[in-house]
Amino acid sequence: MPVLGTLPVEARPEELTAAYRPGAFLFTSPTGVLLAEGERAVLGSPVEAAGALADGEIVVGALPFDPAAPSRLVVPEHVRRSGPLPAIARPAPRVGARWLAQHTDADAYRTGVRRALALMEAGELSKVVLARRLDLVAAEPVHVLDLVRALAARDPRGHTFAADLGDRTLLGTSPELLVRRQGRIVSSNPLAGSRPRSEDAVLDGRNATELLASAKDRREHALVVTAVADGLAPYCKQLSVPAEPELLPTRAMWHLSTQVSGVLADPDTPVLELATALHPTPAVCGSPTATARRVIGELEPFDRGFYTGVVGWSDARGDGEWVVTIRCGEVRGATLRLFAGAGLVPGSDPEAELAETGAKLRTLLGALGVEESA
Ligand SMILES: C=C(O[C@H]1C=CC=C(C(=O)O)[C@@H]1O)C(=O)O
Repeated sequence: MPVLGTLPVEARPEELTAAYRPGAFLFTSPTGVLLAEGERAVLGSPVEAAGALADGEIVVGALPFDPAAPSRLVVPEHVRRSGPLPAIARPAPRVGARWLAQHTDADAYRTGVRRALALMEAGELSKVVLARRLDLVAAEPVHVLDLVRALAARDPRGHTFAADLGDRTLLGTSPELLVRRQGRIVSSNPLAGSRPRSEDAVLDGRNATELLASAKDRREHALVVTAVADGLAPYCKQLSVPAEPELLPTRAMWHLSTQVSGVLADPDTPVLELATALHPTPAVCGSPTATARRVIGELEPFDRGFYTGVVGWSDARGDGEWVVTIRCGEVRGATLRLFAGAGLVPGSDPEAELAETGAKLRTLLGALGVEESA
């Protein structure tokens, strides 16, 4: 009956990250690195997970975008933890794949954005997040460990994750904390509103300033903050929601960010219950949620699966961390399928939104040393 909070800090963070092997579960965050190995049970839903947690188990894994679809949650055999990775980016290992092909859906994406904007003009919804895919094919199986280590080294303040999905590995570095629970304290870090980073310091600074001043991005952001605050309020006796967003940099992007924190009214509310109450926020779906979900189903020519779901861990006390499954991809043998989306509100421009998804794809493409061609 392991209780995560009481486990000693056992290893150096870099060692733990390097000890990951496909099939295991890795999760890095500002609170530490968690490596879970072996499968004592595979659970298909948060309800099943709640049963295992009530029996004193730890649960790790991923929930899909569609809350009605099967989850991939695991009760591991062993869990090791360490402190957090150093906050400074380190040289990343080279992912030595020879890439043969890239398949982009850029044209279909432009069309989808135009149709979504028309629906918004007709007053059907105020925000929808539309996503696209990029498939890469390598000459040999993708080296998952090198890719995970490169992601963690390049973005040490992000949440790098790798989760086994049975026939493939879900991996990425999410900047967006859906919810963390540490005792009575809950935290969430809704993000929405984005600009690309640039190696040119002047352009980089200009992008950040422009983002902070953008009324369109602030509207897009506010919808997510309101949804998170409304979702947490019934569970909290105190809730702090800053009135103004701040800037959050990742290796590839600038985001508008709000740090929400609260104190639980009932200290027994488990983190997974909070995560399922919040998911999906308008950072990945839209507003109103049900209409946005329907529009996504109609306009996106693929099933999101675990992309824009939730990935993380919970312990038996109810503590844990769950992040939004973005800046991610799925590796299956020699193929790598990447996902990226952008929040659309009235006034969004199809070319700018396409460019934004391209910039978001660079979280993984940068770690691979690959340029996106469209
Ligand atoms: C849906 C994604 O990002 C979301 C999170 C932060 C900023 C976003 C934006 O500005 O559009 C998106 O809502 C993605 O990376 O695929």
